[in-house]
Amino acid sequence: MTPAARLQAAIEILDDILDGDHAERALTGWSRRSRFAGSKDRAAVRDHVFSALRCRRSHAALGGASTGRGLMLGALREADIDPDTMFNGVGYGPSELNEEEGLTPRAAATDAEAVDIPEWLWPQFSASLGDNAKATAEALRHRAPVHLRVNLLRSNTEQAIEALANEGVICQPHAAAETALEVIEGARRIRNSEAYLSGLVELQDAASQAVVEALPLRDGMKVLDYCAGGGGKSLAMAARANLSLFAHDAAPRRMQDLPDRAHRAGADVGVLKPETLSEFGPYDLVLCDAPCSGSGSWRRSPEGKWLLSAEQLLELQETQQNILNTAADLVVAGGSLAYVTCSVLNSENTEQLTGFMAQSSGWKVASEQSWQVQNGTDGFYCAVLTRLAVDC
Ligand SMILES: C[S@@+](CC[C@H](N)C(=O)[O-])C[C@H]1O[C@@H](n2cnc3c(N)ncnc32)[C@H](O)[C@@H]1O
Repeated sequence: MTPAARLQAAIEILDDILDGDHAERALTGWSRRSRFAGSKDRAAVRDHVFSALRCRRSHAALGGASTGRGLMLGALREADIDPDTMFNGVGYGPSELNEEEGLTPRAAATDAEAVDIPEWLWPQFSASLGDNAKATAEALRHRAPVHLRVNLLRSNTEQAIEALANEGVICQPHAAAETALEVIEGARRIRNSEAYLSGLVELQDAASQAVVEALPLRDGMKVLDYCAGGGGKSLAMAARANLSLFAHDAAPRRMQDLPDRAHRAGADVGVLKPETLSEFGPYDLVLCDAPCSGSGSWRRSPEGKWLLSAEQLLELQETQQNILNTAADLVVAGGSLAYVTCSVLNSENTEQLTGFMAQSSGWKVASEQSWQVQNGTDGFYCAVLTRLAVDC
């Protein structure tokens, strides 16, 4: 496919997404219909689509319309590429610009539009991040780096780097966590590499790994991953200490791949049904990696940025409070409760901690940390609370 034909494919896929289709489904649908497209074409089209979704507001302003054409036109203008070199109807590319599209683009009307944050969220976003608000929003406009976690049950950093390099995946250690690697070259080879398939490494953001390093894990502890999802943090915990480890999720289906992933990683994780939680408890540590806005990982899932509403954010906060209250009851006296989100918003982070501490007795804050997107990881928050041995 020519570069212009890839652009036209992205325009059509974006139009489907703007009409309500899910990004992955729209991309898969196009791939199925486009047998002529090679792997490089598919990767390039995917990059166009995800980049447009990350910069949806600012590119629509630059392109004069919130349509596939408008977004891709805005992308070219931001990259200082003359649109006529692509929008010329040659080689299955987009048709020529009409008169309106050819007009000088308008400047962003607000700060939020310029940095691609929904208008309703900007006051809260900027209050949460203070002087870092624009840098964070700007970082969220760009593609996320690819990070791997070295599985200490199977390997160490040096061995993993060497094994990956032998398969064309070039990595370097990432400062955020002892186990974290940043992929410099060959990211598309990871999933088929022997190093990945044999469990030497897992795909996991460096801050997600750093969160697990911040947990007070020791050999012999009984640990519950209360919001386990696909089990990324369960597996990272299993590699840090010899634990009696259990995973739970309100949507058990999300944990369906966990037994296979655990087997590949050489980890032992018991998957629990909600009704058996207290039967296996109390636990020395309960990790609540709570459902949240995902604002710290909008580089990876840019659709979430535009789908989130004020009402949904309030609902999420209520769920977070309920999770904290329920999970707290499962912690043994002297044990720990860890509250984690991949959000950068105070309403989901510090304010949840303050709210919990104000209405609960017998807890003390052992640590509170956050990781910032502009420092090269996803945005994460982690508070670890200790249950005092005697309520006071
Ligand atoms: C941020 S994701 C977890 C990601 C996972 N820990 C990982 O590292 O891959 C949050 C999870 O919380 C689950 N969840 C939502 N509401 C819940 C609740 N009330 N109790 C327990 N889990 C819940 C969701 O199904 C989702 O899988």
